[in-house]
Amino acid sequence: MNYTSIQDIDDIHTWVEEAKQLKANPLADIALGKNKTLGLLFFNSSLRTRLSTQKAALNLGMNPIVMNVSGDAWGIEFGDGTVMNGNTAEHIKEAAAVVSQYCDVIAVRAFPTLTDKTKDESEQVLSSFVKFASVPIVNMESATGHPLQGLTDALTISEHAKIAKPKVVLSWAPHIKALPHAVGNSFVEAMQKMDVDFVIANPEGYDLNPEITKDTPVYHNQEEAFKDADFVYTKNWSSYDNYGQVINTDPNWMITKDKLGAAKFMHCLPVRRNVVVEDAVLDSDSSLVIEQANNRTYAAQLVLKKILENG
Ligand SMILES: NCCC[C@H](NC(=O)CCC(=O)O)C(=O)O
Ligand SMILES: NC(=O)OP(=O)(O)O
Repeated sequence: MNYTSIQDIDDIHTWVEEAKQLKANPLADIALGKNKTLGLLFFNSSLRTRLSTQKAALNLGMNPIVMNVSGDAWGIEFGDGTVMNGNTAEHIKEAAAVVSQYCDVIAVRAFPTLTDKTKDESEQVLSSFVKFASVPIVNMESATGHPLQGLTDALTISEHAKIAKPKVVLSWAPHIKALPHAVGNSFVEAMQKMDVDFVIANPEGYDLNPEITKDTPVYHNQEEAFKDADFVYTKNWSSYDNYGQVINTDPNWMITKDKLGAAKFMHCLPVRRNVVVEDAVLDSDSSLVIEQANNRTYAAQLVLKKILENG
């Protein structure tokens, strides 16, 4: 099996319960991954994914090997039939086949261009690994999704929910740079599978892909969306309609203690303090961000465990 999207989760409630069991007893399956190698390939920066996915592999007795593809490896060509007389030195056909001989599972991080919507939505890098590798592929954040993060967030909400059907808000917040939609998309897909009252808040012009948000309510008024919220999950993303553009940096969308009220604050990290969210939130008991990052290990461990068990 591959794990490339939240849609690869058959029953999220079962997966969340299984992740809780791994968290309670992380070394229970230490024999499962003996002599199995996990290759982690990074086309982009990472702190949490890089470390928590290795930690997950180690908890299963696997051997992780890591490569920063951008910079350290030869430039990889993804185009079919390309005359390779430019900057790329080897083709994904060879690269994926070669890495498959060294690894039993390959995990890949490859962000979007944010300039070419068609290319980003084709998931060129991730889908090329799926096509040309001969071992299972795990998505460590691709152009359009971050399913290890989405599973983590479902686990964290399940752990901290005080009522049967909590209200969860995904709120856009300002940022100086153009950021991907991947985290937002996977959070939306995860919440649509959970038993939660889920709404999205973002400024006009920042609606996510309607094929992903489907019938989830979208508010352009943050205050209205935050009413009676139990969890506020915050993330910046660039415009989807005006693809990859920053059309609004309105500081009034920053998350403050006042706006949050009694709700818990969530963010995938890294987060820019006092741009996305004020210090008073991150430094308070309302913030779940450190526990979220901890849960990345158990989400990754569950995915790797299922791959080891199912091939
Ligand atoms: N993996 C978690 C988020 C990664 C990325 N954030 C960033 O690029 C933040 C960069 C900055 O703040 O300069 C994103 O939004 O998808
Ligand atoms: N949340 C997350 O994926 O963090 P990194 O980008 O540091 O891996």
